[in-house]
Amino acid sequence: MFAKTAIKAGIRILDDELLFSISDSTVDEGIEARITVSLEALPSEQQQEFQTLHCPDHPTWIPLVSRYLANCFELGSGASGIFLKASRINHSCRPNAFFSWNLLLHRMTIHAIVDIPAGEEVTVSYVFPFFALAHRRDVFRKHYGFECDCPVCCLELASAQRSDQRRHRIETINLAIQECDDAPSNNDEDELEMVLEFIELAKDDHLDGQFLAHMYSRARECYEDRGSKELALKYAEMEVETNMRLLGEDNEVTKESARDLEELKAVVALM
Ligand SMILES: C[S@@+](CC[C@H](N)C(=O)[O-])C[C@H]1O[C@@H](n2cnc3c(N)ncnc32)[C@H](O)[C@@H]1O
Repeated sequence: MFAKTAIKAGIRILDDELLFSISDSTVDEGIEARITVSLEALPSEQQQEFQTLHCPDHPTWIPLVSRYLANCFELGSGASGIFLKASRINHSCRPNAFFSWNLLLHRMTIHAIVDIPAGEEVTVSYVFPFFALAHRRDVFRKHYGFECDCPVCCLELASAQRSDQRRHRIETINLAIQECDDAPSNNDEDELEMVLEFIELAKDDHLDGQFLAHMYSRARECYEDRGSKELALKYAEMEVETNMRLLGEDNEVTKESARDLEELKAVVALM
């Protein structure tokens, strides 16, 4: 999918209708049956439209499963679904667009992360974009059946290594941050330091996505816990800006972060 005209960051490029979904996307013996039941519930014209989607040659999956897995989007709580337009968008390890399932609209939205010039390909990331190269390659081979040829994967060696080092570090920090959730006794200061380093590294690598809004939210919470309300406010504002740009103001996540921001502003105003 290519931009016909220039697209500003934050513009909703697509607002796509769900063709069909399955509630359990586990890749197990039952997945073929789950896809078949949902697909066969559609009128035959729509079933044929599904058959026009890309179907990679996968060594173990039958074409129905392979086509479904190569084109489905996660909808949350283990569910996934097919969208005829969004499923045409290719992957990039430094995407210029972001997809999100909007629960309120019951539609898949695609927003421009950055300004996209006319003629440029619109890309999304099929995985957390901060995954290091080996991790990304593994997911692409196993789950999508392709070798990525995006600009990041085609960088000359020195730049590719710099980018990969940053992403390795981000992945390590991300795991350590998750451990903070499992072991709440961990030092709050360590968590804040890790969150801030994550944000810096992602920015250095020109990575954007909802994971960044999530990190802004964590930074806000850490600063609130320390009583640094003004710094908490700064990160709350960055969280809302990111959600607005990536998800739109009609997304429940954006609305919730905007409510939190207003509450924090009221607290800071009383200080
Ligand atoms: C959801 S489809 C994307 C649309 C597809 N290119 C089409 O023409 O319908 C996913 C498939 O597109 C191809 N693809 C997407 N991004 C790619 C990338 N960065 N490098 C190589 N192939 C890619 C792969 O064959 C992958 O299985």
